[in-house]
Amino acid sequence: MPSSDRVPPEILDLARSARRVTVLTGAGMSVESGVPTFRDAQTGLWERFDPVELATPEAWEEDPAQCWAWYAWRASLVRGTEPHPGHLALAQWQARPGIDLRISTQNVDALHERAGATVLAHVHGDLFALRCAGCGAPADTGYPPITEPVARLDPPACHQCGGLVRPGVVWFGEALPERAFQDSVEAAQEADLVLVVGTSGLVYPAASIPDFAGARGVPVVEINPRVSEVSASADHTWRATAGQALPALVS
Ligand SMILES: CC(C)NC(=O)[C@H](Cc1c[nH]c2ccccc12)NC(=O)[C@H](CCCC/N=C(/NCCC(=O)O)S[C@H]1O[C@H](COP(=O)(O)OP(=O)(O)OC[C@H]2O[C@@H](n3cnc4c(N)ncnc43)[C@H](O)[C@@H]2O)[C@@H](O)[C@H]1O)NC(=O)OCc1ccccc1
Ligand SMILES: [Zn+2]
Repeated sequence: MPSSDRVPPEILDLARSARRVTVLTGAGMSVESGVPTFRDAQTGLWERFDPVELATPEAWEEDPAQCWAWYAWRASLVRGTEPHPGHLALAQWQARPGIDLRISTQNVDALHERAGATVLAHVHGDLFALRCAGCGAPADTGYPPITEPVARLDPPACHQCGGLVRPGVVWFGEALPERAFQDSVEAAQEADLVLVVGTSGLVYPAASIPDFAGARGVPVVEINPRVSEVSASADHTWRATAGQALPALVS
């Protein structure tokens, strides 16, 4: 059982005394569940696939079948994973009486929800929230189950207008869901403690959210086994994984 004695004492004090906690998570939060990050050496998705080719509106216009195939593969990969003790620890902490814990995630994998947590904001959208690229109507077609990446797969057609159904994620060059970003900034500003878990802090405007907390004097704690763009502005950094740190922090 991970014990709190491995938690840096100044971080344990902050966590114990906080009533309003805002947690910002990135791809590192889901690594221990088997979902690859984007930028980690060798294992990162962007090491193997070109984001410009696959995660932009232009790529979709250019070749929707290539994009759809890639997202269908990622959806199958994510469906084959389970939340890990870090996800469960956040859900447990959120359920504690007197605790107002808000989660804002850049992840599109729904693992926080599958761990029983309520997510305030999916700032980069949700892989499983499909919609028509034409009329915007929600689509319940789902993804075909595929195990290996395939080059191309035709997206399903929209029931309303016959347009192509696309993943509900935010592509590079697309605006973030308005409410999601604003709610995340407010949650960061109004917190007693902000935890930043498993993000490189390279993608904007999501990467600016911790700064809104810092500007209000809210303590920012980074949990990441490696140095990131967040490290310099964090008040405390804990070089640990999400799966190790969060259960110890919550126990
Ligand atoms: C790359 C970067 C330079 N580019 C951007 O930021 C761009 C452009 C830009 C805008 N403003 C800027 C300012 C400066 C520079 C550039 C920009 N931003 C945009 O395009 C945004 C939209 C960005 C959203 C892109 N979509 C994603 N995902 C969904 C899709 C999909 O999933 O396919 S971003 C994608 O990368 C994000 C960031 O990555 P991280 O989560 O941080 O993951 P990463 O792999 O980088 O790092 C993992 C970390 O985990 C750590 N780790 C590893 N293992 C563990 C472990 N076990 N435990 C804990 N931590 C761990 C590692 O050490 C590491 O630090 C992910 O969250 C993921 O969502 N849109 C927009 O600006 O629109 C404008 C606009 C405004 C109005 C109207 C019209 C347009
Ligand atoms: Zn449509």
